[in-house]
Amino acid sequence: MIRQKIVAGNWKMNGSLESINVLLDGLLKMKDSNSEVVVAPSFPYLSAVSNKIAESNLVLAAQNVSQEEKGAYTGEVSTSMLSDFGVKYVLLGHSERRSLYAETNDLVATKVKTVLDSGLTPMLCIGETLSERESDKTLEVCTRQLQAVIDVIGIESFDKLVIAYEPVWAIGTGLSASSEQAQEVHQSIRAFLAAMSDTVSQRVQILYGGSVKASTSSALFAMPDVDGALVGGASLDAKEFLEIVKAAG
Ligand SMILES: O=C(CO)COP(=O)(O)O
Repeated sequence: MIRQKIVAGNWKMNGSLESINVLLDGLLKMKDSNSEVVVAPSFPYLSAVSNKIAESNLVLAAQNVSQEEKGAYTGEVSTSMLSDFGVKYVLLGHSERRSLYAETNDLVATKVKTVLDSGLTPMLCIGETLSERESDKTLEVCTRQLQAVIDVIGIESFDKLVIAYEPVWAIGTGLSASSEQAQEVHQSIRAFLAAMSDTVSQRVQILYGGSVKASTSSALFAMPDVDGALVGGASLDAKEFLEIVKAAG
């Protein structure tokens, strides 16, 4: 099955109105691409970015969302608010949210359901820490994180989301997983899903994230089970990010 590649930039808590405008001016020079190219700014910039990319092929993502629909939840943002700004994807379960904001597998699963129910598409991040990898628990951790979501939404819906495999030890460290390491985990994730649904396992897009750079992205994208990248630091540089988009084809 041919799966469209996705190259997504997670800007995290970076940028200013000024720097984001410069970044977008660079990104809007993008040549036509067969890949879907996504940017995920912080909440306050969604409106400005949404307006600026309206006539382009760029697609908007949010970095988080509330599991609640509306009400007395100070500081939270709902799926319908994101929809108002043309958001398509919502990052969920990012390791920074799991480790710094205590988001559990159960909470992540609830958020995935809320996002799917609202018609948006979750980008579900999973991945092991260095000590988990060193004790051979990579697959166990990833499948536990996936299973928590499957238990809530069911396997039939699992191709309505995008998986991002982001080994924690590779995030922001400059120490990317090799393309072979990424492929090995992506293939195992697909095999895990195939045991429940062959169709879902073939359809679901699995992105790799963790210190992705232009220089290593061609090798990464050549891997049969790597359907794109979720890029942090390198997505803040238009030239570097567009090189990654180019490598994706
Ligand atoms: O966390 C990431 C994307 O969500 C990856 O970040 P880096 O590309 O900066 O390692």
